[in-house]
Amino acid sequence: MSSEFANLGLSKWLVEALQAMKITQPTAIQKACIPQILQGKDCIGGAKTGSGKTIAFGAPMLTKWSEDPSGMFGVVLTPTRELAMQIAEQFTALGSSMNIRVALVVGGESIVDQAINLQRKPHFIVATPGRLAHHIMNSGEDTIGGLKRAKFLVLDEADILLTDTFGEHLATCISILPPKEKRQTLLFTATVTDQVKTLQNAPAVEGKPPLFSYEVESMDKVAIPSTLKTTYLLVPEQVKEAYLYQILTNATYNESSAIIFVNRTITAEVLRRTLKQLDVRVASLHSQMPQQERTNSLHRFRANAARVLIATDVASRGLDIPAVQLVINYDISSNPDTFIHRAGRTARAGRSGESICFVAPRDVSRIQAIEERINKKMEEFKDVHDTAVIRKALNKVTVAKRESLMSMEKENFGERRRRHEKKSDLHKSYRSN
Ligand SMILES: Nc1ncnc2c1ncn2[C@@H]1O[C@H](COP(=O)(O)OP(=O)(O)OP(=O)(O)O)[C@@H](O)[C@H]1O
Repeated sequence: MSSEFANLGLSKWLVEALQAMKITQPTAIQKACIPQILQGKDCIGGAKTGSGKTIAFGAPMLTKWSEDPSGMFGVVLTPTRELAMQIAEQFTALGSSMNIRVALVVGGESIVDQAINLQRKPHFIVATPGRLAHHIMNSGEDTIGGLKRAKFLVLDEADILLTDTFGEHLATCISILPPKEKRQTLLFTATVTDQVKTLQNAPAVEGKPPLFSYEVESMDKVAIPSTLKTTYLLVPEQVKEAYLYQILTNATYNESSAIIFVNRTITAEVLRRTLKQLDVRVASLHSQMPQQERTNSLHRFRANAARVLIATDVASRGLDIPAVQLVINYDISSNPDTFIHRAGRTARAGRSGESICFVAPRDVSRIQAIEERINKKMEEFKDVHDTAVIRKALNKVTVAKRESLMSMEKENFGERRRRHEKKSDLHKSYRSN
């Protein structure tokens, strides 16, 4: 077979499955990592958002699994439920001709159903650490025994999984797996941190090939895709909603599929309701929504039934929705790496995309930190109307926002929020997995 993927050592059935998905030319990270993982090496893979990291770790694992497709083979851990669902779907689609069994183990879904699925001896488990740890702590050998024979552990979005937020649960998950000498460990992320690199310094294991570490560095050392346009817009705090509405409905963007990132669930809820009142087809995704609503929202957005998704950082990592053309950082995160992941929801797999940062006076230092991190200056966003148009938008938006706040008050949203408010939204959203 002359396919480039076959030349990297992937099985014929998998090359065909990739071909059916129009994936024929390996990306740089795939070219680099697939042969090394097939050789039995642990691997750290760093490459920009949307550059095909999932296949870089998934394809060699599936190839090795298909040589003896019986029993538990690999565990993939990810920080968010929706990303776990996406990866489980990808594995299921790629392995369908081989009757692959993939168990999805995430928070917010039925523990009993998951236990039943685990008892059916899946070949792969795709999980968020909190829920997998729960099963490990509370289930018997028939449910979790297979994990002791896993040949692979993948930490997708490894940098965030290696933070304290996940520490305890991650340790529980790893404790049941074979020791690192007897399994392959694969760490992938768009933002390789020092914590991720510590694996490189681990002492070599006798009889095991040395770890392979690969970071795709482009010529210009810019940490975001070259097809991503990054701009900022100075916006006074009190009129952010009006600017958002104006941009989403102006001639350039009124048909664009957009994700709006905010730092807090309350902001997500206010914006969703306000934009809905203003007839924007909008959905939201944050940690205080029941899982069924989270899943439905994402389905609506993927299917373009909603054109705009208002999200907290539960949506900043890994989600692959090719149609997204615009990402707006309505709030700026204090961590510059978060910008890289948020903006990376657009401009994926060589497509073009745009990111706009709303900058209130207090955000200026955060923008400077982002520019330093991505090694690129942002341009000022120009496509915004004059004061008269904004003032007109402001009137409409103020009325819609007032009604939204009133309905939230009636539904007691504030009370529910206060109960959760002790931790930051990012922390909460991940921990709730
Ligand atoms: N070799 C390829 N050729 C064409 N498309 C590809 C190839 N490899 C992957 N893709 C597609 O590119 C998109 C992005 O891939 P993927 O989600 O794995 O990115 P990623 O690097 O994990 O991004 P992130 O850092 O945001 O998680 C997916 O839609 C995937 O199907």
